[in-house]
Amino acid sequence: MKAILRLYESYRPLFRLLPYVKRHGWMYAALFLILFLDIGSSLFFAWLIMHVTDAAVAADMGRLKLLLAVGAVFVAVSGLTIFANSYLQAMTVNKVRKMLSNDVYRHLLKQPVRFYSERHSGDLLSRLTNDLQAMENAMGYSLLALIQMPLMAGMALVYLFTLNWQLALLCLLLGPLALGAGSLMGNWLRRNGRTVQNELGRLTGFVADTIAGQLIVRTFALGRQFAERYERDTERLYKLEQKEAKAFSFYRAGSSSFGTALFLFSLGVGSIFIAQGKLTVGTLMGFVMLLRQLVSPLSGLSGVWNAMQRSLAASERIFELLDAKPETGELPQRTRQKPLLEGIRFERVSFRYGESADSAQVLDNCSFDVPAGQTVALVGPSGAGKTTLFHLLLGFYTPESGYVAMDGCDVKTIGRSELTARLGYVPQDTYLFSGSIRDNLLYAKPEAAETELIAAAKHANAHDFIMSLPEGYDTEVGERGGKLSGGQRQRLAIARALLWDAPVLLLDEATSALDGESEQLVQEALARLAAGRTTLMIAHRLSTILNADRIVVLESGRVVDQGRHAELLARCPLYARLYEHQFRSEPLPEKAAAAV
Ligand SMILES: Nc1ncnc2c1ncn2[C@@H]1O[C@H](COP(=O)(O)OP(=O)(O)OP(=O)(O)O)[C@@H](O)[C@H]1O
Repeated sequence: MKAILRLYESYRPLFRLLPYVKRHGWMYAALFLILFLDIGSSLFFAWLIMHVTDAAVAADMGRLKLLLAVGAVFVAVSGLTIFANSYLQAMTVNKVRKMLSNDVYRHLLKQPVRFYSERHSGDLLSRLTNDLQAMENAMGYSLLALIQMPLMAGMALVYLFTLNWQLALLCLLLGPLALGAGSLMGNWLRRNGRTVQNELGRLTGFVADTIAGQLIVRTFALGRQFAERYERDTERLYKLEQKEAKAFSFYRAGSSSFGTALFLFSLGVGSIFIAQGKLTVGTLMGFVMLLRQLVSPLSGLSGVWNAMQRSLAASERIFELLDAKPETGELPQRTRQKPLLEGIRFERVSFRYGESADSAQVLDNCSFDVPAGQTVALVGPSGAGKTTLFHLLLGFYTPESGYVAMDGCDVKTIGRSELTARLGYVPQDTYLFSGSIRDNLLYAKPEAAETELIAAAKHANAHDFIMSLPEGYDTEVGERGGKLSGGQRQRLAIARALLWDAPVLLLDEATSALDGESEQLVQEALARLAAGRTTLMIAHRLSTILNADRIVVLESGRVVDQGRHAELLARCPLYARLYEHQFRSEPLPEKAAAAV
């Protein structure tokens, strides 16, 4: 029973492919038909050889001519079958792979933020590329061959029995030996295949890290160290592949020798039968031909087996992704914005990132309001939990206890599309997608007219720098916006948020110092963006906290105090300390200075 369960577990990925096979039912049906044609033609060929030989031995020229003419037709039909088989197989595999790849990609987009923070992007990438490619055999050639070969062997065996049962029985006794060795080999190959695919995933992750962190690799002179690590990893991969090649070569040599021995054995015994007058020369020829059809599937099975085990290992990794529980059923899409009427409430919110009870408590019983139309600034030492509060409001994570509400409605119960429609988020580090400036702006509002795009860019103080670039709005920003300066990227992010036009703005002020002029342009743009919206911001500038309607002071995940600047300065020692160290040194615009 255990063995059956284990066998089922090993081939589970294959069963999981069934829905995809079903969706291309007619193609697989056609392939099955061709498969039977192929088996039929192999048997027919043995029959033909048998009769041609007997006709030749009997010097029956009339019969010989007829049989050779039939043979010529057979060659043409078999050529056509091979073409149809190969073309249809490639088409089916490509279609199934395309469908599976679309499903995996969509599934990735539905995953919660936690899914991404727990996995390496390189490994995910490797699954979508290497593993999907390696799955090919499980969808096409090996899958069909694994059905065809035993069928072929079975039919050949039946035919062999009709030709000469004594000889067939002798050959059959040796068959189970080949199958037993094959099954042992298969298990080993699959385990090794899984390790190879995992190693490939790790290697892709390392390469992705090297490329993304190229500047750090250079500044810390990590070149040699990284090259050595890469070589160690590829060496490990090479050894695994060599191990597989060695085992496979042994198996191949064994099965091939077994086939030849069986061939010689039947030829020897058959010759004795001919001498005894129990067999014609033609029948022995036909027998030996058929024996090839019996043995070659058995020995060929090893190659197919090998490819199939690699494929199954890759399939396991793909289905592992598809098994990850999605956050939403449907992919979120842009919906109509709804205004914020009352405001946002954080009510006794506690949270930890890890799911176990011993992971660090990041937020502890936090309560505060962000009334509609007001600006609330979050201040606190590094690691106090400011960004985490954003993550909870954005619905990236759910509080362990307490809730975050928008107009009295728990954000947990608001659909993803509606929630994101009401929130505009400008993070510290702006992420720009590869493509032009225009493409990046249009992500926020695909239907925006050119005039609207320009107006948003002007409001964000970005239009002038965009126009000074050689290709204006069509300038490529490079990977992650690498061809633009920090201030330019920030202003594009602000233009994007202006186009998104959500009633609530989440703003994580950049800590990185920009030069005076750039800083002023960004600040002006931010002020325009915040005007008329409810704003929750992580503040790093004195001018920001002075302009806020309320300041919430956080320390180690707790709300220590909240109020306006002057009140807090008078009664909250932590705030006074933060003011002293973080904000005070900053030069103030004249208007704000007067308010201190
Ligand atoms: N994805 C994560 N998984 C596990 N722990 C995390 C994760 N993100 C943040 N943390 C931890 O949560 C705590 C609060 O982090 P958070 O980013 O909210 O602080 P912050 O106040 O925004 O800090 P900073 O001002 O430095 O950005 C930190 O101790 C941090 O290590």
